[in-house]
Amino acid sequence: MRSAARVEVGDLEVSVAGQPLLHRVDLRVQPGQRVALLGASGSGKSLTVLALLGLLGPQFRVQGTLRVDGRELPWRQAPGRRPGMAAVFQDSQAALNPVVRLDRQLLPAVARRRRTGAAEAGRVVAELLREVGFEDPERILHAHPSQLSGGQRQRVCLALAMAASPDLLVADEPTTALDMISQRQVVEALRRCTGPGRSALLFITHDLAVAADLCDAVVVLEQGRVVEAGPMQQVLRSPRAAFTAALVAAARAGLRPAAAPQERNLRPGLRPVVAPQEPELRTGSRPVAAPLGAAS
Ligand SMILES: Nc1ncnc2c1ncn2[C@@H]1O[C@H](COP(=O)(O)OP(=O)(O)OP(=O)(O)O)[C@@H](O)[C@H]1O
Repeated sequence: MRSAARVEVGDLEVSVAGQPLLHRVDLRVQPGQRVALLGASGSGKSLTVLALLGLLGPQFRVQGTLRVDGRELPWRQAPGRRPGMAAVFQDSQAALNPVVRLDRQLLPAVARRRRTGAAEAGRVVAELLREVGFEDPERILHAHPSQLSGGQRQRVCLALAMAASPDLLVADEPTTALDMISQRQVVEALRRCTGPGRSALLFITHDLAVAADLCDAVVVLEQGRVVEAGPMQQVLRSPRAAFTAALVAAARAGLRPAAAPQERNLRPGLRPVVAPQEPELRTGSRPVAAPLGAAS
């Protein structure tokens, strides 16, 4: 597992047709660190991430520096993955072919990424699926993506992303479209896959409560500018930007009576997400009886 790269974005500026969209964005992710990139809709989170991943289209003008372990990388690169980085996005449906069984999608992809044969790829895929919370990987591998819930699909995408043993995993709003239970499962899977001694995480979200549950540092964007950056605890305690203060207040307002800060590492006053529980296996839009991950 590679886990030693420091990723630094300096003075990132992005514009399109002469219109500036990002203004001198600075971002640092240390090895094994989990950093939340937070901001309202349209604040520039996706543009930042796409620039980092080398995925911005030619219509965008990109300036600034990108360094991985002190080595400067170009903003644009030949098609393909940025070395040392992997990503999961909000739309897990688009990432997987809905009509092809998962084993036929995952095994070749993992064999390619690990440069290994079919038997070893099968072992690795099973291990990755367990790591993202599936107790019965075989059952998942024999399903089609359309039979899985959104949260399950997202965890499959995460397993695939982790097959490359990235230095940095970029997770662009992976929990946004999910219910609370699925959200919790994805967050737990991200927690298991990243952290000290493992891949670093850049977690893009507009949900401060989820970010606080998972990340130890935060960068807040507003209208294409970084308005706050620092350790999560410190920012929660004393936000400097009015926008961040409003986010903290909104997260605290979501507090439910049963909320208990002592539940794992939840920050004081921020709402917890509910206990994990496996959602059902679907056929088409109709749930079937046996939950995935249960013994078959
Ligand atoms: N191709 C484009 N042409 C012009 N403006 C764009 C383009 N893509 C993004 N923008 C603008 O850049 C700004 C930042 O967009 P971005 O998608 O990065 O925001 P975001 O924080 O990821 O929002 P969301 O949470 O809704 O995904 C927005 O004002 C958006 O309208």
